[in-house]
Amino acid sequence: MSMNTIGFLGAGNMAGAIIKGLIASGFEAKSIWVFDRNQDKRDGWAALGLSIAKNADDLVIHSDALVLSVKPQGLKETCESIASAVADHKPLILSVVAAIPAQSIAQWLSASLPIIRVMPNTPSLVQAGASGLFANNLCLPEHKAFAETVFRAVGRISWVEDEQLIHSVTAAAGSAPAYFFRFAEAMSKTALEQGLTEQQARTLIGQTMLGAAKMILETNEDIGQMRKNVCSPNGTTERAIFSFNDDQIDTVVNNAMKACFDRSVELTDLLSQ
Ligand SMILES: NC(=O)C1=CN([C@@H]2O[C@H](COP(=O)(O)OP(=O)(O)OC[C@H]3O[C@@H](n4cnc5c(N)ncnc54)[C@H](OP(=O)(O)O)[C@@H]3O)[C@@H](O)[C@H]2O)C=CC1
Ligand SMILES: O=C(O)[C@@H]1CCC=N1
Repeated sequence: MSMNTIGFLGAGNMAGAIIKGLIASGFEAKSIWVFDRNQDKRDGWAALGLSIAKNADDLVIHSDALVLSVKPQGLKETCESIASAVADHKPLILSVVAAIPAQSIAQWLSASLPIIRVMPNTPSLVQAGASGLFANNLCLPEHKAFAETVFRAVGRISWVEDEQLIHSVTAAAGSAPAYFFRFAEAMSKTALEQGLTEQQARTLIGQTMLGAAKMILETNEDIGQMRKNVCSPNGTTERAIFSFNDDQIDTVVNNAMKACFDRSVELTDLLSQ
């Protein structure tokens, strides 16, 4: 099995982040194929040197691995439209689509195929993505190895054995950049009120998030202990942490992640038939 080309069916926000991350990590642009139904997006990718398919079937024909990257609501129709090309060409199917089980994808493609579900996130753009992966039972080690090559090139990965855990990955990683952006938006607003400029706030808050994230990933220190290390007794940080606790931060975060998880389950129920 040779894996030389990867194709993206639907090239919007998520596929775009992966594609740009892959190019930055040294993937040859010409080996990345794209088909998006919007001409402006196709033109944009062509300008970056990618290979542009004439249509979805043409993309399947040129892809050793095919990434399904359309919205969940459009996946059934999209899969049915390429079923015959997939049956002929048999690419490895990688789906980044939220909520849709591998079994539904196989059914809509009318084929028993190796399928790998991936729940990536947009920091893939800067090769700092976090992707959870699940392989169906037809995947061979080389299929998993290929998926690892692609998603390791744009960040860190974690396999899950139980497909249901993709809902949890969505709540913890796929959707989670937005939580941190929301937090940064709130911090920036206050930083401006406290006298910093927008640029100062962006630099200081962004670098602080990056630094805290690097400490989580690169040291073995307990996260709670790292928090405590910033808090001098009766100092400034302690007051901020007391304020978060008074405002029930655990409940706020728990509610948000549960809402995310529950919507993922709901989308599965709504869209997987
Ligand atoms: N955005 C994110 O952070 C993440 C997204 N995902 C998943 O990635 C998938 C894509 O999301 P996202 O990139 O945000 O969505 P976008 O809408 O940005 O991108 C999807 C693109 O696919 C196009 N498209 C739809 N149907 C077809 C088709 N049949 N043939 C060709 N092109 C088509 C869309 O066109 P049009 O606009 O005309 O519909 C659009 O340009 C979703 O399933 C989502 O669950 C997963 C993890 C994170
Ligand atoms: O919001 C969504 O539904 C997608 C899935 C994960 C991130 N974005």
